[in-house]
Amino acid sequence: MKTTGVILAGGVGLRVGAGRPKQLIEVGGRPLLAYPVEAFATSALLDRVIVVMASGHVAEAEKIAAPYGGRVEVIEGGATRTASTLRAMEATRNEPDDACVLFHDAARAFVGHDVLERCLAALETYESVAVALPVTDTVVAVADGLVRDMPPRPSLVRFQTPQGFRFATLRAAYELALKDPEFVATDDCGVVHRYLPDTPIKIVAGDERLLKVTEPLDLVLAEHLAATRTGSA
Ligand SMILES: Nc1ccn([C@@H]2O[C@H](COP(=O)(O)OP(=O)(O)OP(=O)(O)O)[C@@H](O)[C@H]2O)c(=O)n1
Ligand SMILES: C[C@](O)(CO)[C@H](O)COP(=O)(O)O
Repeated sequence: MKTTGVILAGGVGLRVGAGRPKQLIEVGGRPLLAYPVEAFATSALLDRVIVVMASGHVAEAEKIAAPYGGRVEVIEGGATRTASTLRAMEATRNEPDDACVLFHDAARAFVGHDVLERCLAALETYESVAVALPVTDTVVAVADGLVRDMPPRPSLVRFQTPQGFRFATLRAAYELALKDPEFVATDDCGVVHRYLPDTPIKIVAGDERLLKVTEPLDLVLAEHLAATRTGSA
């Protein structure tokens, strides 16, 4: 099963507010981006690795990828996460429909080989896979400052990444999405779920270490995760 791993690093990190993309902030003595690049580049399960880097910072990503001797391709990202996904899909347009792709947020820097294995095992059977953890808060839908819906907590999970797909499914979902003038998405499984609702999306176990560095406080946790990590495996 040929597999491409895509690290989405096209964001600018407005909420962290470091004045440069958060994936370039030094954590544990290395740029945050170096951690997922190492994990993907050293995974025997991935045939191809692509980093989709924030515009204006491709050279910095290439420097981070350099130790892996051409195994990691760096391309420029788009204005939104979805636009960056589409850039990766364009770069992989010649990959066969039955090949697989894993999309991973660079902001979830401490990705291990174990979660890549779980995703790819699920893709042996399913067309789409999401990594998720249970919610611990009570989550409600609100509108106009009022509670509108309270889904039972045991029915809820929170998505992390990677999210994985057979290319055929991802391409079919995006083809429909791009014809929809109201199309917006915060992740790629959401695109499959919305436009190919009959496609099962398999859930596999996430990991608290897959924290998405989003707010300044997350950098404190990221330092701890960098100091206590046991490698990519
Ligand atoms: N145009 C974009 C925006 C986001 N991402 C990536 O998608 C992941 C999730 O995005 P997020 O954590 O929201 O990052 P930012 O968009 O950088 O954050 P902010 O909204 O605070 O600016 C990140 O790894 C980010 O680099 C991307 O590839 N291209
Ligand atoms: C893909 C994702 O990480 C799943 O939780 C999330 O949707 C990314 O959202 P963001 O707004 O780009 O941070």
